Amino acid sequence: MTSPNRRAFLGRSAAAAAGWTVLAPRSGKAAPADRVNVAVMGIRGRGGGLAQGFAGLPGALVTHVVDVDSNLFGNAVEAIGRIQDHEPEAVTDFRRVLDNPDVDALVVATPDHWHAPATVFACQAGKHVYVEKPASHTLWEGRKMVEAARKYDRVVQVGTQSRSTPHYRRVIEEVLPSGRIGTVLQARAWNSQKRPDLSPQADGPAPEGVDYDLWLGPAPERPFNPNRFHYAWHWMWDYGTGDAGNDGVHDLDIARWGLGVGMPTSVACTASRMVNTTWETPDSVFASFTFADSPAVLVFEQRDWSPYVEAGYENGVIFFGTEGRVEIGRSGWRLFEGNEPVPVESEPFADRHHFEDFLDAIASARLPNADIEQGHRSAALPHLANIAFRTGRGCVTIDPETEEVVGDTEAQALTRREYRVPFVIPDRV
Ligand SMILES: NC(=O)C1=CN([C@@H]2O[C@H](COP(=O)(O)OP(=O)(O)OC[C@H]3O[C@@H](n4cnc5c(N)ncnc54)[C@H](OP(=O)(O)O)[C@@H]3O)[C@@H](O)[C@H]2O)C=CC1
Ligand SMILES: O=C1CO[C@H](CO)[C@@H](O)[C@@H]1O
Repeated sequence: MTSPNRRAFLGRSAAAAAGWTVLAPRSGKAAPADRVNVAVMGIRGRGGGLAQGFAGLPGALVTHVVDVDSNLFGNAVEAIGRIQDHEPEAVTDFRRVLDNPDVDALVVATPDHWHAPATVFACQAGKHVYVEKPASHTLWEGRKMVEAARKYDRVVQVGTQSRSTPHYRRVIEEVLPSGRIGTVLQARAWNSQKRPDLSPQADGPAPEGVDYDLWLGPAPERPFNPNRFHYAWHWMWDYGTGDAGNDGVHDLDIARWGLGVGMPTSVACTASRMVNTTWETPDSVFASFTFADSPAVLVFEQRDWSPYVEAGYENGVIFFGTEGRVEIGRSGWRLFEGNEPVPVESEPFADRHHFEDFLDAIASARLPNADIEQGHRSAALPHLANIAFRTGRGCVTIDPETEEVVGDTEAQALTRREYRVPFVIPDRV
């Protein structure tokens, strides 16, 4: 990130040259030159919230909503129009917004198998990207995302919003480095949910109004089945990464951030389908990770059959130091010196900080709080635990420099996927 020239960084000169309409400023919105025009891709679940969040910020205008399901457009356009006093255009194929020089940034809230192709293609088209977690669907494509961000000098923020949340920043940037709990030697992250199993469903036609071919995108062609569609896709390897890659990656990212470590060197994983037997992905994961740059160990537990509360949080992290510990979750944090609790203060969790950080990173041509390099490394943790499960090895060793599995061709093969033409990420982005 080098360019201090905001207009050049946004690429608006190209817009003017091409004769595209630059939208007039709306009430409460910054002037066009100081505003980021955003297209949101995938608006059913998380994308709806992201679109409304960006629409509510003075520094952004949601110019497009993009979804393969045209049934979603009416309500989304109206809701966003009410928030920002400007109705976005609805588009089925995201490649149309990549062709539009008026669009500065793409927000990707699709299923995981689309994250990397959409991000790489968007960077190639000169767009900044906010991509939901997990950053990638495979280890290899995460590295391609980093390469694309750097080559095209684009801001790529991953949707691990804790990275912009004040109490997480305070603990990880001030409390842990201060030595108040001594040397941190272990982080234990957990994520517990009650997730329903699926009842078997026959293949059949995709719902009216859905472009199923575009939904599949880079994934293998196969008949439509409801158990591989809305939200259920999380538990199918062609599209999802299991709950470790879904909700668990938030806690894994916080743990890795707090330990200050990079790519892991080994992963030991015991995982299984204990209750949700129709899933392809595990509903129970116990994994431990070691790193080349620290003696500290990261331990992770995922349970999808009961929302247990531990240390006050369903999902959380404990940093264990030689002289105390910190327990942290979305609702707050606790500090213990030895075993003595020390009073601390916290602010409520809000996604807004992360959206604002993305806009500010674009404005000031700097790396965002959850830069794609960090998102890629954190996504590597569930990917490698999943590989240990899928191969039945229980343990995988990684070269942190090459990011390849050592001495195991079957495990290495699972670090990347075949892309269905034309949704192919090239070796050289
Ligand atoms: N950071 C956070 O706190 C959260 C992050 N997430 C992340 O957000 C992402 C989306 O999750 P979620 O909203 O629950 O999933 P959903 O399945 O509910 O929504 C995904 C949306 O993307 C659409 N879609 C699929 N392919 C395309 C495409 N090629 N172009 C445009 N739209 C497409 C889907 O279409 P259709 O309507 O036909 O299914 C759907 O509308 C996931 O990666 C998830 O991990 C989710 C929740 C919270
Ligand atoms: O990131 C996320 C936050 O919480 C949701 C509900 O458990 C998850 O599914 C989601 O992906």
